[in-house]
Amino acid sequence: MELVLIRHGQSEWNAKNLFTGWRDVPLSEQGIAEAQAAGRKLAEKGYQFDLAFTSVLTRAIKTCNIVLEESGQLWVPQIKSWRLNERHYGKLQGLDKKQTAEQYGDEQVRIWRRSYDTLPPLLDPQDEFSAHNDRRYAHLPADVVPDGENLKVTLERVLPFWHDQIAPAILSGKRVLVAAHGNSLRALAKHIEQISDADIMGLEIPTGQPLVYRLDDKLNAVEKFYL
Ligand SMILES: O=C(O)[C@@H](CO)OP(=O)(O)O
Repeated sequence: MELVLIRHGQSEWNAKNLFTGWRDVPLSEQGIAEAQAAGRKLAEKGYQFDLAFTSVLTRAIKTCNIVLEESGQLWVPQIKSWRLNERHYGKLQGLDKKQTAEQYGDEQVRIWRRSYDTLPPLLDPQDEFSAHNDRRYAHLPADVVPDGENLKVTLERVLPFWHDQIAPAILSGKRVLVAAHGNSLRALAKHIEQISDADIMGLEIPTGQPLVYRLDDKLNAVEKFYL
């Protein structure tokens, strides 16, 4: 069985080197081009999908739409879930990564960005950009809506979606595309590849490049490659 993951194309805040998290920012022109090229490449290689999953953030949804459109499959059903959102970066959201490193040190920023269980500074739930004040999460219990996440917490909210939605679709024979975010995909990769808490720190997922997993019947990765 195969599974195709793709991190959204470059966003405008990726281009400006800003922490993004749950802030809903658009794709940059480069990001749109990356998504278009990815869709064309998937079409050239004959990849067909029966179901697509994405987050509730514009950059991933647009990437999913563009990839499907460029491969002549915009009709494919899509399921959107907050559980595939990027890791919530708390108070760091909107801050310049370089300036943050100058203020707190490179090591602290490296830990905030890539450690498994260190939380970023938490966002005030009263903040205008808090997810508590965003209609798309209004259906969630207040204690489920994050004010900041690390990869461990991100994995804990991604995995139920994997077990309840994505894995059953794959096991039923559906060809699945997941268009999501750097850290929600790192969380999925950690699970699929059984990567250790220590080793996950070293995993990076580039924007806009289709990542293909060949899975065994237990949905463990037996092969992975970028198209
Ligand atoms: O800012 C973010 O939301 C993420 C992904 O763009 O950045 P990082 O790669 O530092 O986790």
